[in-house]
Amino acid sequence: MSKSDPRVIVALDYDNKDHALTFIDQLDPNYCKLKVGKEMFTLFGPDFVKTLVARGFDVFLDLKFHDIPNTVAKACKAAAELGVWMVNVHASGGRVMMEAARQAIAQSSHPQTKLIAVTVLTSMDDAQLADVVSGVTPEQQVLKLARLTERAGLDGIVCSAQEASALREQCDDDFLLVTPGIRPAGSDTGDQKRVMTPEDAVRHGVNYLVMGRPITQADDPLAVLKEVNASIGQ
Ligand SMILES: O=C(O)c1cc(=O)[nH]c(=O)n1[C@@H]1O[C@H](COP(=O)(O)O)[C@@H](O)[C@H]1O
Repeated sequence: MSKSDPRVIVALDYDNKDHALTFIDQLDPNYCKLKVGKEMFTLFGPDFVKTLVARGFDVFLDLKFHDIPNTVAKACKAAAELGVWMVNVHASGGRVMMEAARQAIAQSSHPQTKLIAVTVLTSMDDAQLADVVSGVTPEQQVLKLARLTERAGLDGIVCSAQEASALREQCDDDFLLVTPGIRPAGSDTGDQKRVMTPEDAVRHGVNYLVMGRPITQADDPLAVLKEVNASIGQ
């Protein structure tokens, strides 16, 4: 029997492996996917990722590669071969870099790993973006990088849910929109700037919702996860 395709990706930004595993022990791969980012990968390495894959979870290995094409291609191949569901690069690394990454995964021992590209980080607002690129709004920059990513043959992008409606008009239906910056109504936004609730994000056409602190720092993480799933009909 094939397992379900949960839309919530829990960002496991823990600095303690036991705390992370205690949380994961309460979960079922049908409730959520898991994201391992730079902190946990640096602390606990590929073995931690393999443990989660062995427990049946779809794992998004979020290392946001951004380097010359040859380096990124080799890194993406190594990441895919851990058996993960998804990996990512920065779209601003350019089309040649993204195509090299795509090709390297296709030739890896785990070619089904999805490859997406980060457009404009959800922690950036107009003023922060203006420090690095002038004359464009976050939405314009996201749309531009999404077009580049789609032409490079990737599976989708990381963006904020605030751009999802415009992206749904521009991109193919099967182009994946993966959105961090998801905050249930009333929860702390922290360093995230372009935020949206889970219900609104799904209504705007988002495929997968990345949620970290609102779940992992809750008194009862499992209860919050179940509430979010219920709110989006899962
Ligand atoms: O690629 C990502 O996952 C990502 C891209 C982005 O633009 N913004 C963003 O917050 N993220 C990640 O999504 C997670 C969000 O966590 P919370 O802000 O705690 O919900 C973090 O692990 C970030 O590294």
